[in-house]
Amino acid sequence: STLRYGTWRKKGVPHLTPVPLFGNATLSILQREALFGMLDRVYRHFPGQPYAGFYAGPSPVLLVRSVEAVKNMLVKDFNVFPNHKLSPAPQYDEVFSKFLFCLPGEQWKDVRTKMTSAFTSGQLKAMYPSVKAMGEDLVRNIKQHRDKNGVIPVSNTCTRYGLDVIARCAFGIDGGALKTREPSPYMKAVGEAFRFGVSESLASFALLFSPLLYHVLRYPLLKEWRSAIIRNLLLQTSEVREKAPLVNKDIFDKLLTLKQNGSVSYDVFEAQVMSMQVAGSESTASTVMFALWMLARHPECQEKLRAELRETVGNNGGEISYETGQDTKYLDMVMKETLRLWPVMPWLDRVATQDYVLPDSDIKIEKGTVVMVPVYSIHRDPEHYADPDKFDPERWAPENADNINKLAFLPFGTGPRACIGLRFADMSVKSALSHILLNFRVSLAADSPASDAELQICPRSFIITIPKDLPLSFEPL
Ligand code: HEM
Repeated sequence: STLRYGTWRKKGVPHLTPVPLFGNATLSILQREALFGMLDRVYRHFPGQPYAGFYAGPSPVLLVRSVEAVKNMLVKDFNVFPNHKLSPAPQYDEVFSKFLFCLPGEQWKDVRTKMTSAFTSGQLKAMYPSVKAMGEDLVRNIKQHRDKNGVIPVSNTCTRYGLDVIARCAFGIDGGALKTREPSPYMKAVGEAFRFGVSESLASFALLFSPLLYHVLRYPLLKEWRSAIIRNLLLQTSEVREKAPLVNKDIFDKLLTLKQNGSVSYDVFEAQVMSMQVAGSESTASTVMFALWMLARHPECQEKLRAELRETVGNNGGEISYETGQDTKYLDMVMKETLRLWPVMPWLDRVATQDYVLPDSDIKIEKGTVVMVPVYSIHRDPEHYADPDKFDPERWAPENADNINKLAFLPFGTGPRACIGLRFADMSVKSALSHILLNFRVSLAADSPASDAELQICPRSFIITIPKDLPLSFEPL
């Protein structure tokens, strides 16, 4: 396999020198360095280059450095790169392979087109009362569970919020995670079904970078017994819902309608309900958590945001509404700045479905080549953002935002395969922040990490997660 280590040299692509077997990914393969950390090292090594090559184990991987190249591959030449490489073979991973994220080509297009109707403005507004109720549960949960110093483990609390929102809107049930201190049955089921342990992490690595190892391992990312836990829950919910007339009031109803009118098979319906949980819950939770941490570290930004929220909500008879999230400009700036510094999904992947000549070059990459977009690194590149490690929501103010290249901001990906839940996520993150900030002043606790460098990141996880909880102090207002 090390024969392929000549690939980037022969093609004239700037690249890192690999070591046998591990390529440039030794620490990631040993689960000592997060994948985005490895991509960041390659990114920083080749300033000014549109592309850089590296080897993940035996595989040559192309890192897309310039935003023009990102646009070419993810938008303009989407037909060459329509699929994620992180897409398992149906015979090894029956349910997971049907997740929207994993479906290839025409199958993906068909399901994506049908599912889009679950995310229209009308749908979002119809779901807002449920999301708002979860915001109120969140406030109650924090009030009840503050310790004697007012401290809350924020990651756990936000995880419960993410779970309840997705349970209610996409799964059609009350997740009950914010209502108790103990893990609720839904929370337990999801925790067991979608656990991402050492084996899953290695299997994903193989899936992304070593087809040979993947076929040897044949390790499903969602084992049959795990998906069965969720399937059983889902059968109960569908039964209850199917007895009542469907009113299309949430994502679950929309999916059930697609199943009932024969637009999608039962398998595809079931996989999409599960996929909403996997894609939507922890991503929403982490974004709320990171926003709270940044606002605790920047009290002046927090006060400014609270003042704006009070004004917007005051003009609405004291009620937080769907429009609060749309009308509070500074809230939008804070959310963007949080997602810039902490893009939960810190890289994007695609695979070439045919040979492709890199634009403005004579370099040809072969069908099957994995390309990766280092979102985290682009977001923290001084070429795109002045003083990039600084939390500065003002850079998103209308008078400044024109200076930012839209393609240098990719927390939800871009092109036809961008996040389908973007606006739902926007609504639920903003609703959580509005509820919290109108009820509490949030500050760093004695043992909170106080800088980026102090935050431990989980090296095993593909998204940005933290291995220890993040304590923050909540003072009721
Ligand atoms: C702040 C929260 C979220 C972030 C940062 C996020 C980020 C992303 C990213 C980066 C992608 C890949 C895009 C690409 O490759 O170009 C993605 C895909 C996806 N996301 Fe999200 N997401 C969030 C919330 C949600 C929510 C709430 C849902 C559902 C309710 C959701 C459902 C999905 C699905 C189904 C896909 C696959 C889309 C496809 O392949 O067509 N996401 N998300």
